Amino acid sequence: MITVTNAVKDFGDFRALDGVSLDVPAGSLTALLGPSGSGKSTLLRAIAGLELLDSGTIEIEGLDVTDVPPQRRGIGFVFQHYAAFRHMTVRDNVGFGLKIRKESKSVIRSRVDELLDLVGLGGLQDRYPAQLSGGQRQRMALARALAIQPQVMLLDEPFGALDAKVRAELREWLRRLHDEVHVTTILVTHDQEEALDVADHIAVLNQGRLEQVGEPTDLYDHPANAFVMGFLGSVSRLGNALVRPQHIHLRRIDEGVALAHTDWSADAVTERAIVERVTHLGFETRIELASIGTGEGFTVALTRADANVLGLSVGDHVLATADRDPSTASFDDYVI
Ligand SMILES: Nc1ncnc2c1ncn2[C@@H]1O[C@H](COP(=O)(O)OP(=O)(O)OP(=O)(O)O)[C@@H](O)[C@H]1O
Repeated sequence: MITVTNAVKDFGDFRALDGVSLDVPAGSLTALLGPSGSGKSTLLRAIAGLELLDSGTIEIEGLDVTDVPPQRRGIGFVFQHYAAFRHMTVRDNVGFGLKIRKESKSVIRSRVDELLDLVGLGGLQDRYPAQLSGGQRQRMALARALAIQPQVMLLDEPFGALDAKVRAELREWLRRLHDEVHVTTILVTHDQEEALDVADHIAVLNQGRLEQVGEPTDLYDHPANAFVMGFLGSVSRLGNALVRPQHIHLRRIDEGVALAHTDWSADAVTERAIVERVTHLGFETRIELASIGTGEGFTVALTRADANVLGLSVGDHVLATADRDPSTASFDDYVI
């Protein structure tokens, strides 16, 4: 367990961390998610000891490490651009931390072989970093960080510099690796899809403050506020509410029918709207609409089958309705 309590960090007169308190469960893979500049890296670096807090405390496994230097915190750190020793083989790079700790040659050799198999680089021991792909280099970085058997792994956008396909592969690989080694891991990312894909806990940061922390489905289904809702998944503004595009139902209406433009009751929000665009995206159909009352645009996501039944085309008039879900206690927070 990592416990951060009331962490404050100022850079000059800019407050990068503004009283962050966070528990990271032992053995979890927790993502720190937030927009650029929200303080994710600062928080990670503070946990690593690379940044000293102005106030607040950090505990790792019950031990107050606030004033403990980085090398004595039992931490493995992987950055976006891994600084490999270019003149050393993969074997020597991965074994470096063990050599510093004066482990015997045979221990280093067997541990490095084991780790390289674990990260899928078995057989590449004698290559040099320049002879690896970007994805392989990041996996080598993970192996090197794991070599010292850290209590905690801190990953700062470890796949950020790689292309989308390799990124997606490495995410899946990281998930599986974590299932095997169970080291408490914190991953910094600004990519909500990456966080939802990989993490079992997500902490959402915004302007140096923690907005919400919880399991991915919890955050998605019960976001604490409009920021979290908008950051984790798509959002449409329907009338006076923010709702998921797939939670809006459409009913075709006759253009001439006399109906109120809107109905924002306690149970549901209804807007009369006109279809502006229909896009088929695989199994999903996205309908872009404009409210007749306010002119404001919003998007609805339908399954292809439902869209076919409705058979909507540009210019059609519809009633768009979303339930105010009573189980979502904080729904009123979304009302603008
Ligand atoms: N050493 C520093 N000196 C001055 N300001 C800093 C320093 N380090 C970070 N900051 C500022 O603190 C804020 C938070 O930075 P941080 O790197 O933690 O954000 P982030 O959420 O990780 O963003 P990104 O996703 O862009 O890396 C930013 O506005 C940044 O400019």
